[in-house]
Formats: sequence, C-alpha cells, structure tokens
Amino acid sequence: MTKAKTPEAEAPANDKAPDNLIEVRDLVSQFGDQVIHDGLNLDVQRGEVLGVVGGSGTGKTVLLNTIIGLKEPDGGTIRIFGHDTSDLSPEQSADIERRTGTLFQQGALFSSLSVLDNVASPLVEHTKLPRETIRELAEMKIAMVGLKPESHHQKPSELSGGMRKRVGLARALALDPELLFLDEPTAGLDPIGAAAFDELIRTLSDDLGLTVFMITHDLDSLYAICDKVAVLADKGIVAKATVQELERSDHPWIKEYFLGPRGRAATKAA
Ligand SMILES: Nc1ncnc2c1ncn2[C@@H]1O[C@H](COP(=O)(O)OP(=O)(O)OP(=O)(O)O)[C@@H](O)[C@H]1O
Repeated sequence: MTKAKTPEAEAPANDKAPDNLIEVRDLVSQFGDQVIHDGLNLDVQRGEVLGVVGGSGTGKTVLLNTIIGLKEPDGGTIRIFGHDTSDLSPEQSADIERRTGTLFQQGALFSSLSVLDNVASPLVEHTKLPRETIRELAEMKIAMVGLKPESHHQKPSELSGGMRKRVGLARALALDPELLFLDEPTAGLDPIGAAAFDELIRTLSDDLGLTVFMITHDLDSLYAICDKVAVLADKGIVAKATVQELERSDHPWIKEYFLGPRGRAATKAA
C-alpha cells in the first residue's frame, strides 16, 4: 500500500512554490481585553513590494510580529512559505528564519559589535561556514547597501541614522532571504536620505527578486516603490490595492490619507 503523503511531502518544489508567501486568515490579536485585529485577512504574493499603512496604534507592528512568530495569534491562521506557523517542526522554523530577513524599527543592532560583526551575526548563528567566508559574505552585503569598507570596524553609535538603517538592512539580507520585513525603514531619515533608501529597497527587490512587507507612514515611499498597499483600519485590512486605486477609495481614512494635503503633495512628487 502506498504510504499517505504528509502535508510536508506534498509541499510544492521550488519551481512550483506557492504564489502567496504569506497568507493570514481570520487573525485575531489581543492584549488582555484590547482587541487589535479581529478577523484580519491578508495575502502577500511572491515578488511583490507591499506597503502596509494605517493610523497610529492600528496594529501594523503587531501584525508584523505575529507573522514572524514573535507574538502568537489569538485566533486564525498564518501560513508563511506554505507552512502553518502554529504547527512548525524545528526544521521548518529554522527554514523560515533562513528565508526571511527583518529590519526592525529601531534597527536593533548590537551596540557593542562592529558593523561587520553585526552583519555577520545571522551567518554565525545559522551557518557552519568558515570565519573567512562569513567575513567575505558580510563585506559583500555591506557593499550592496552602499556602505564603504571604512564602516566595517565602526560601532553603531558612530554612524548616522541613515547608515544605521543600511547596516540593519545588510544584516537582514545576510542569509539571502526571499522575504524581507521592514518596519518603518525611512522613519527618522531626512527626505533625501529617505528617497535614497527607497531607491535601494526597490533596486534590491528588483535585482534579488525579493518579496517585501513594509510598514510605513511615508507616502513618498508608497508612490516610489510599492506595487500594492494594504490598509489597516477597523481591526482588519480594509483594502489591498495600488496607490492609484486607493486614491479612488471611499473609505474615510483612506480618503483622508491619500487626498489630504500630504497625500496630494506625494501624488505631485510621484
Ligand atoms: N506588548 C504589548 N502589550 C500590550 N499592548 C501592546 C503591546 N504591543 C502593542 N500593544 C498595543 O497594540 C496596539 C497596536 O500597536 P502597534 O505597535 O502594532 O501599532 P502600529 O500600528 O504599529 O502603530 P505606530 O504606527 O504608531 O507604530 C497599540 O494600542 C499598542 O499599545
């Protein structure tokens, strides 16, 4: 008798990998009595750069943290690379960690480590590569995000905000992820630095075929680099569409966001 296939055995091979790298279904998130998400649904397709917007406190970071496993869902399911995150084997968890990179809002760099050692840290943790190879790979990632070799031995405290973001990005890219999570990557950067960072993310996503989940308040970033924008409001995703489609939405928050003074300025600049 043929042995029944486990769901894992049926997992598609790479060339037939699922189109949705992330599938969130009926997600409920809460802290005590405070309900943040109530029946939230979202798909993130392979290769898309998705902007995630919403008013302050609507739960964008909580959503990111729940998708990457830092917070357990209080209801619903999350699938990432086709794996249900509530039922992961240690191997699947390690696989997901290797295939994703995250740039946290505050950069989350190790303050006592040099730039080179910060970028090398995921390679040290997740691979058995020789030290010299790890150093070379880290140097490549640092160059990829536009930092000069002089930065290698600097500590995060010696860098500008924009440079720290680039180091965080280089570290998020260290393991050649397919899926990149960015939490407000341009927050705190001046407009020129923010535009340069946007361009870097778009170039990397085009060149490396990355799928990007990016939380942002920055309208310019939405116009400059996002294929689609997901809007978080009323405890769920109320729309996922292109910025041009969202400009025509009747939802009050979306209208205010895209057609208010800041929205109009970003439209003109795009
Ligand atoms: N660890 C926690 N314990 C209790 N409440 C929390 C915790 N983390 C987040 N919250 C609450 O969840 C809500 C959503 O927070 P979250 O940080 O996801 O919002 P956000 O949409 O990312 O906001 P912002 O745009 O201001 O960064 C907030 O009311 C916040 O106070």
